[in-house]
Amino acid sequence: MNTAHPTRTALSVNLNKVALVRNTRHLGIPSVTRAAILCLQAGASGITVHPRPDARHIRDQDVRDLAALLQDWPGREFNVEGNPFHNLMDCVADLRARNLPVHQVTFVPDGEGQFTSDHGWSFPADAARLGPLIAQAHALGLRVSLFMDAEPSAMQAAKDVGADRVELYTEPYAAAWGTPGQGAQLQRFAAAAQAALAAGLGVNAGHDLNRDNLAAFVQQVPGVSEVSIGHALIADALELGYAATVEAYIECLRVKP
Ligand SMILES: CC(=O)[C@@H](O)[C@H](O)COP(=O)(O)O
Ligand SMILES: NCC(=O)COP(=O)(O)O
Repeated sequence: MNTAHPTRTALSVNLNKVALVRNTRHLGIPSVTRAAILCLQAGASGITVHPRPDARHIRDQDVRDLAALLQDWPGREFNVEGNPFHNLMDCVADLRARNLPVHQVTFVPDGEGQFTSDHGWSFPADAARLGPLIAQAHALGLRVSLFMDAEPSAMQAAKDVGADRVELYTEPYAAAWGTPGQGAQLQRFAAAAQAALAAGLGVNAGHDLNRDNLAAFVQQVPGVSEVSIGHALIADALELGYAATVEAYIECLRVKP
């Protein structure tokens, strides 16, 4: 692995799409835990999953298996995403009851059966109902990140409701990458990240990040602690293999002088 320049942003590999392929047969391949091991061996900082209520990809047993696996990888993080009003809280409470590790929950306001995540929480509308669930996650010892649109004015409200971090929903940036609108999107995300940092929040980012758009994002958006990347990374891994793919994404995250 190239260690010439450090990374300031952790890479968490989202394994949803490995499970999606696995679930089309009853053979257990491709293996989600094997994918996790190969990504962690290649230097990934953590693993992300988003067990949806319809179990189309990640299932509860995958979450338990991955948590058990991460016990053998100290310093690597397990991030579980989902809607806390659906299945997420029972899922992570079950892990903690089994004394299995989970480091971060990312609350995402998806509907049941939603095609993919496409928006963040709304403030003040969601504040009152989120507060008790954030407190519940904290009582389980979990860091709480809220999936948010890149709206600077919403960041203080996310802090006020008790969040530790926000995950900026990056699809609008990814859609604008390589178009005349790219610069404006980067400015918008940089402003949102600055507002989050000023409010005392950590900043994560994710959705449709890829090997083309990732480097510019982390170079121009300040203070990004973690990116979670799944769809494009797993697509790349089909061509390059997990190890070369993870190393390529880490290269995008390296701090260039
Ligand atoms: C929250 C987010 O942007 C992604 O994690 C999303 O969860 C991906 O989910 P799918 O893999 O089901 O599209
Ligand atoms: N939180 C975003 C994530 O985990 C992966 O999103 P994507 O790369 O699959 O779009």
